[in-house]
Amino acid sequence: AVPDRCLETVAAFHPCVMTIALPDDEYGAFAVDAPSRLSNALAKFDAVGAGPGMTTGPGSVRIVERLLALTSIPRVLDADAINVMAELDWATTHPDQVGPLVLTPHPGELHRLVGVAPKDRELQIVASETLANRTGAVIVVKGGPTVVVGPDGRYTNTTGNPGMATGGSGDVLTGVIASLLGQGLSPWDAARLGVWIHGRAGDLAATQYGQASMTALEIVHSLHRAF
Ligand SMILES: NC(=O)C1=CN([C@@H]2O[C@H](COP(=O)(O)OP(=O)(O)OC[C@H]3O[C@@H](n4cnc5c(N)ncnc54)[C@H](OP(=O)(O)O)[C@@H]3O)[C@@H](O)[C@H]2O)[C@@H](O)CC1
Ligand SMILES: Nc1ncnc2c1ncn2[C@@H]1O[C@H](COP(=O)(O)OP(=O)(O)O)[C@@H](O)[C@H]1O
Ligand SMILES: [Mg+2]
Repeated sequence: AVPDRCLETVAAFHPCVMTIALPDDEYGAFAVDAPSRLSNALAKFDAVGAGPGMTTGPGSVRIVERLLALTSIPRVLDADAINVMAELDWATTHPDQVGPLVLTPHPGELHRLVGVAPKDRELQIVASETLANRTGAVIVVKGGPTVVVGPDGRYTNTTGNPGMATGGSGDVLTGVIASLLGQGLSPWDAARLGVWIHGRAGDLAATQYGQASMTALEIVHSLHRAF
């Protein structure tokens, strides 16, 4: 589901991608009436992933509010969806029941969400654990290594490499976790398996292309071997 004027670009990316055009604003971002058009479609999905590249404009704020209220559907929220949550002060204003929810912040986004700077990684992880315990959400604390925290504990991932520090690598993870949620895995299982598979695909891409030369697309193209 993309702003109308992005539709042809996204649809042309791969012939198997199915698209939904939502109203856009004068900047080409989601318009404020975008979520009302999304509502009918949302009811039939098994899982939702959102955030990368969506901007934090007024239409995105409305969409994120809608997705946060959609507590019956498993969701993975990343990038600008997390930036919007930070603007909404979600970490202190969240409702009692947030439903099945995975958050995948990088250290900068986590800073905005919980107010702890990236220079103290352990403090960022502890703040994420506190938020996870309070809300029931699973939080993927990205890095080398990535740590997944949730009400069921803390998991430290064993795959991945610095060649993955390139634009779009995290977006790939959002897609992998969304797919696993859609296949019926719990947020805790989808997040842990997702970061492992994603890192393994990154390691396979590095073997083939080298850490300096690999891009996020090579991670995508290595996923089948990782699975
Ligand atoms: N293909 C596309 O179109 C893509 C589009 N995307 C979209 O691009 C937009 C910008 O997103 P972004 O992540 O580039 O910038 P942003 O959120 O301002 O973060 C920078 C801040 O975070 C920090 N920081 C980050 N990593 C860190 C680390 N490991 N360790 C420590 N600090 C770290 C960093 O700190 P600094 O390095 O400056 O010290 C800085 O403060 C956004 O709209 C997104 O949706 C993306 O999803 C990518 C693919
Ligand atoms: N040194 C590293 N070791 C392991 N994984 C890394 C390393 N650097 C980056 N990554 C992984 O790459 C991904 C980067 O995600 P993110 O910062 O959201 O990128 P983007 O928003 O550009 O897609 C994360 O999954 C992170 O764990
Ligand atoms: Mg990201």
